[in-house]
Amino acid sequence: MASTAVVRTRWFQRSSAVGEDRREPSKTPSMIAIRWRRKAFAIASVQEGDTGNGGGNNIGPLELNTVFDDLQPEIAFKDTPSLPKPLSVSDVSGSFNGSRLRVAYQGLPGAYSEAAAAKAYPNCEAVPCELFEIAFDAVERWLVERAVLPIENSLGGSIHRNYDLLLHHKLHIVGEVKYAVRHCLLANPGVKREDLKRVLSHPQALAQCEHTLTKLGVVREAVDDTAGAAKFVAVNKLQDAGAVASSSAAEIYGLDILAQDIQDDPDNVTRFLMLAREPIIPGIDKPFKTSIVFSLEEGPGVLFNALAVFAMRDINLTKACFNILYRYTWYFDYLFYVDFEASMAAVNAQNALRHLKEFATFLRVLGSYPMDMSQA
Ligand SMILES: O=C(O)C(=O)C[C@]1(C(=O)O)C=C[C@@H](O)C=C1
Repeated sequence: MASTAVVRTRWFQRSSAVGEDRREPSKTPSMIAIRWRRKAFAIASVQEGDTGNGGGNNIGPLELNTVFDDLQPEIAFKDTPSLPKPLSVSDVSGSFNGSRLRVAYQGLPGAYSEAAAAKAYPNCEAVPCELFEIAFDAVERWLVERAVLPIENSLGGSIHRNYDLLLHHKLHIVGEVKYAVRHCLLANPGVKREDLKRVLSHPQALAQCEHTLTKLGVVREAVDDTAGAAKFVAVNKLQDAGAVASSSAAEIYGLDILAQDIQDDPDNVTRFLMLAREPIIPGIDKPFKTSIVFSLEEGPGVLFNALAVFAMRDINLTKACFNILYRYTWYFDYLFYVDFEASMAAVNAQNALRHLKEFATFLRVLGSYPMDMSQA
């Protein structure tokens, strides 16, 4: 019993540590800069008091505006006089009115992440962001209450880049939602399938439509999100290019739907995580899932031993994947991400983590949250 209490304390200690770090929106937010690194994936988190004035590494945010808005900003979209503009780093001084839950997502209106946010929080105000980093930052700065993050897809597998984001930020997973992703082939009115030489979309979406696109014989062009692809095709009135995106993106940007359900698998599902500043208090009244990340010493059987802490307590794993942490001399160090079917309020889960902690070189609980048992 004593050891159980220790683990429980650790779990809540971590929660309160985050609570202490809670930041009110900065009084001089326009002075704050985020150091973005395009290639290296390490995100330098904004430090208290970091004014970011003239830092040598400060290359500014990645701007989708340079791709989309600078080209032909004058186009008017059907029935959408005032689409929300994605948050950019310069928007951090803004605050939102109203009492609806504000949920940040990466992409433009019509992106699947927006639909996932609406499924998870039906009356929320979905806030588009240019980048995932901005969505995370918006939560950390109290501009929004939640962020949604696509984490895995039934066709494409784990979205490793987003696992890294979970590690580099202090947000907690507070829920999950499965969303059935049904892709459409979109083009400007009058453009036919045989006119298409290239198709733009998010890389995940392009990969999910591999067979259809191969049959079409088009060149694939990757952009940041599916709705952004649709907007780009519409804004530039492209006659030789289409987009893979949702039917709502077709509606918003005034494109025709040339084909529906073009994903390789009709049951194409993406799982999204809901993220918040504070963890939720884990319960045992309904099925919970817990997500953790850990690293291990080099050596034979270490991963076997790590997974055995769950097996010996009859705890089911729903997911296990790994990312490379960094290269150390001639071998790589790995971060293991595991989801297991138990709440952190359950004694067997606490014991399993206490056991894992005995030999893990690093262990963090990313969240303990209700499982999405619904049909996608
Ligand atoms: O581009 C979008 O519309 C997104 O919401 C992103 C995203 C992803 O990252 O996987 C979400 C769901 C689909 O799997 C395709 C793309």
